Amino acid sequence: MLLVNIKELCGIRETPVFLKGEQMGELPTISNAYLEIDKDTIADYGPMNQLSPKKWKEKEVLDLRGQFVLPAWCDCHTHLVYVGSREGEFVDKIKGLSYREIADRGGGILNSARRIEEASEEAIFEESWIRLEEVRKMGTGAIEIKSGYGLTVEGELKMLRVIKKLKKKSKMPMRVTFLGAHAFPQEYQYDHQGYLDLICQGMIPKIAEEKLAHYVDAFCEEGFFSPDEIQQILDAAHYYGLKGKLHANQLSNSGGVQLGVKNNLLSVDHLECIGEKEIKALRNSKVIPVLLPTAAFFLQMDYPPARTMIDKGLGLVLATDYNPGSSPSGNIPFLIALSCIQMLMTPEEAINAVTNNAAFAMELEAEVGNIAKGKKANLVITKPMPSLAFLPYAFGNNMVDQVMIGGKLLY
Ligand SMILES: N=CN[C@@H](CCC(=O)O)C(=O)O
Ligand SMILES: [Zn+2]
Repeated sequence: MLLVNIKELCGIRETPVFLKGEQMGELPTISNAYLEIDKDTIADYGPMNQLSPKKWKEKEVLDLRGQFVLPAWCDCHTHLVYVGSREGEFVDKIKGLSYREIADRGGGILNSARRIEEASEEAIFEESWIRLEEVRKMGTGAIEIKSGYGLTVEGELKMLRVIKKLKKKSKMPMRVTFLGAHAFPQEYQYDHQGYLDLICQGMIPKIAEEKLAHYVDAFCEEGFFSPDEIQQILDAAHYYGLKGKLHANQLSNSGGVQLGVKNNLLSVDHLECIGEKEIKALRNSKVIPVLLPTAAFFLQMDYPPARTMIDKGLGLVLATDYNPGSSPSGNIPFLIALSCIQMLMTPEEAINAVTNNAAFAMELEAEVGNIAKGKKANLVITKPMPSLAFLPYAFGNNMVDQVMIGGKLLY
């Protein structure tokens, strides 16, 4: 297939590097461009005046006058596998209850865990497949999905098997994360060590043996898992060759960032509650900061200090955190708009944060995240727009016209 007369081909990088500080504002583009696709791969690209007439004849041609082409979004933090919805808690929040108060009443994560326990693997798959298709239509072309609503050996394995099936059926590059340490189940509220032992001795070895996950995650937060408790889990994960990542500093300055840096984790995610000390610790490390501002939006919390972090030289990733409790949406165009409007990121910074940099947070940078020869033809094709900034400017409007996954137009 040959895409021609592309108004702007954005995010061209033959050799991807994780973008930091000022680099985050650079989005290499070619105006009036063509892009050639061979099977599922980007074969060539360049300005229209360098397109050989021979190619016009050989290929199926798609004329994209006025339209932008970008790498498909990479969503590196989702809890897309769940059952049912929690709009009752949403209304409780409107009436004044906090996320933590809802959790303390047995709502929140434990509410979703009860539903996973009752549902069959098939039913969980059906619901989750609908959500995966929904985000794909909005431009997501690579995704990470977590377990974490099972909270028993059987429940967590059930979730991970569903993710495996989603991976098989979809053509999307996918990363799988085990999040057994999402909340303490009711029966372990007063026996934390019992549940930690179950995770470290009952879950992680099985998951590693069956190769059901790439990463191990934990919710580091007061009332959830403490840094000392999580250290046991990270040690077990390390023993079994699984990399770690963390839900860190979401509701309080819980020590998550320091724990992540100490263990040289792949990423620390959320970061609503960080200060100078945490920014400095991240700057002196290779740990990737992942911000999830739609969760702050939904929970009416202060946003992470994205502008300060970039200005201090950090590289950022943005992800949707798609989950039933704190971010029931996997809409990346909205995430981009929110990040520009509320965290003062420029459109280029936000787009780099959900493409190039997000691919690094899933260790998929060799495959997706940029326009480059040999990379997967996973693309977002916008509707005609006057400029790239129109995408976040026209927030709430669907500016995604078509999505290509593995060289196939699916929308
Ligand atoms: N913070 C912990 N986990 C999710 C919320 C999960 C839920 O409420 O179901 C998050 O990333 O926001
Ligand atoms: Zn999350």
